[in-house]
Amino acid sequence: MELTCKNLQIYYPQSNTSVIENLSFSMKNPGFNAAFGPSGVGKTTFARVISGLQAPSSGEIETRNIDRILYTYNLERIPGWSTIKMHIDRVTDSIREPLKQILIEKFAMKEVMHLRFSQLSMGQQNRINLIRYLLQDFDLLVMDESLANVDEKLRSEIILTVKELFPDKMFIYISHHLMEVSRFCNEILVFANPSDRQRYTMVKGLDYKKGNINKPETTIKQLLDTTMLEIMNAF
Ligand SMILES: Nc1ncnc2c1ncn2[C@@H]1O[C@H](COP(=O)(O)OP(=O)(O)OP(=O)(O)O)[C@@H](O)[C@H]1O
Repeated sequence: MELTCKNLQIYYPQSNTSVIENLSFSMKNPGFNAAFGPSGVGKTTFARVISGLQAPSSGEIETRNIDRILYTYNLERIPGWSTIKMHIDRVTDSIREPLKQILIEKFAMKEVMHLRFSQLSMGQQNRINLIRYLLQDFDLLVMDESLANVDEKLRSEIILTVKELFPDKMFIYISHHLMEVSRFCNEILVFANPSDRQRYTMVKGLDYKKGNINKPETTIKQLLDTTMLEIMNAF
């Protein structure tokens, strides 16, 4: 499984500057990867382009063993004329029923499934929206701030659960949480600030998974500090 971008350039017709310039990188293998960088640098634009929702101005995007790419973002809304349980039941293939139950449980949504979307908190809305996508067919899921408004403890639990349940899928996680991205992601594409557009750096994260956190706490802290510093220096 591989996603490769070669000399990607993206600009909006209304603007006279590029949002993305000469971006080349490759992400290999299934797992949790990330796109990280300052606000307004172009992460959403990049995510929409690799998901096929927007065409690049130039450059190439190549995939190997990735046929279906889905993009989900935190402000997405789902229809409000039925309860979220009815909606999720309706869009879920019966073969994924056990997965659905696990996701509802692990995402702490069990108690609110009888409510309508508009009656949920923002964090609950984001969680049910993510569940909806995880129940679809995909090889690569781009999660654009999908866990915004969810507390840190539950976010960690959700990320570890997704990594455990979908070991063969690739994820690109967009988040502003430096420690979270450093701790849980493998390949981290760091965008420098908007005034330095041609600078993109790939940083290796700790890639925590359930059951493989067996290093002493002091070593983990040192590794995490090093990764976070590397990302900050790449800004
Ligand atoms: N439809 C559009 N038309 C013109 N310019 C746009 C459009 N969408 C985004 N931009 C511009 O592209 C730049 C990058 O925006 P983008 O949303 O990709 O950044 P981002 O890194 O995802 O930001 P954030 O972290 O704040 O969500 C911004 O300067 C923004 O104003």
